[in-house]
Amino acid sequence: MRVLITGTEGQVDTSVKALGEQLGIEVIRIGLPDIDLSRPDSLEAPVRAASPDVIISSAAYTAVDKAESEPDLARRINGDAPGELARIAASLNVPLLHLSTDYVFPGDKDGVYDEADTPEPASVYGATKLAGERQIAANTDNFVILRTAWVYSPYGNNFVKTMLRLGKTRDEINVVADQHGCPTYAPEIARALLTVAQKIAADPDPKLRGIFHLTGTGETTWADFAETIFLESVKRGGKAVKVNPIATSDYPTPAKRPANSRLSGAKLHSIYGLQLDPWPVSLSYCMDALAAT
Ligand SMILES: NC(=O)C1=CN([C@@H]2O[C@H](COP(=O)(O)OP(=O)(O)OC[C@H]3O[C@@H](n4cnc5c(N)ncnc54)[C@H](OP(=O)(O)O)[C@@H]3O)[C@@H](O)[C@H]2O)C=CC1
Ligand SMILES: Cc1cn([C@H]2C[C@H](O)[C@@H](COP(=O)(O)OP(=O)(O)O[C@H]3O[C@@H](C)C(=O)[C@@H](O)[C@H]3O)O2)c(=O)[nH]c1=O
Ligand SMILES: [Mg+2]
Repeated sequence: MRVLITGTEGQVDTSVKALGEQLGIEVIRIGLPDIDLSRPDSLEAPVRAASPDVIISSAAYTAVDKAESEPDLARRINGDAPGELARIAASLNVPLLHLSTDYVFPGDKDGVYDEADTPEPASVYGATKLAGERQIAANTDNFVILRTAWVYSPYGNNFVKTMLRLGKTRDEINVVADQHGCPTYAPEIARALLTVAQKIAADPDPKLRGIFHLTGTGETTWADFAETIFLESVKRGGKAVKVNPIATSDYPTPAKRPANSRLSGAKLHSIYGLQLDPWPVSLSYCMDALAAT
């Protein structure tokens, strides 16, 4: 199986490439300058040239706050480009796997969000990612959208690396304690993506297609996540840093984040038998990998 994935230095594309090497699956990454998602017409020729069996749409405009002041650019990258990839996938008769986000939800639900809940994004980033989901569904039936959340890894930029970087120069960090969600380890997303890719490349069953939620197991808050990061860091010889829990209102940002973005993984578990590790277990793997670098 030959897998084409968009993005070359991002968290998920790097993880998929690494896992493909372990499993003997050919993974081709394409990104800037060969393709530019802000110019969706740049996609068709390189994608066709790669002749993939499956296309994974991972690259995105992920700067949540900056998106508030660049809505048109974010919409081209997160909305139009996935739609164009879906059109190309349909014309090649191959499945499209795409990553979306917990930020499509408003965050005011009491319980965990499942796939039947109505998205209503509170941010430009969330709205443009929802536009991507809709453009995909309009252009092909042969798709799987995995909505994930709070992605971290040894690669790229993420909350774990930000905390460890800030901790080098500070003894205390204020972190919001009233946003609830679940961290997801990019190498585990890669495993889920390649499992799903192998199944849908071989099986036309419509039940395998559509939208699924995929996050680490369990739930936490950003403050509790940060505290656990520093506890794990201390175990590996890192510096102790105190995390002060604060309210979102005391940490103003351009983009509004959901107070509750917990996603239920029950559908993916029942249809694909996939379930990710409890988030503290995955975090310890990431901390091991970071300590080894
Ligand atoms: N990070 C998170 O917490 C979450 C992410 N997701 C979704 O998961 C997917 C993967 O996320 P993640 O791996 O963290 O993303 P990253 O931000 O780590 O990587 C994004 C990738 O997209 C590329 N990219 C950005 N703009 C363009 C462009 N105009 N043309 C071509 N490539 C471009 C970047 O390239 P370059 O570095 O050169 O700019 C980078 O390789 C995304 O679709 C995201 O929306 C969902 C939930 C949570
Ligand atoms: C750096 C920092 C952040 N925070 C808060 C801000 C925010 O509410 C929360 C997390 O910060 P981040 O900047 O990592 O959050 P953010 O970039 O919004 O993370 C999101 O990225 C996109 C791509 C997604 O799809 C989401 O699932 C989610 O992972 O922590 C603090 O309270 N203190 C701090 O020192
Ligand atoms: Mg961010």
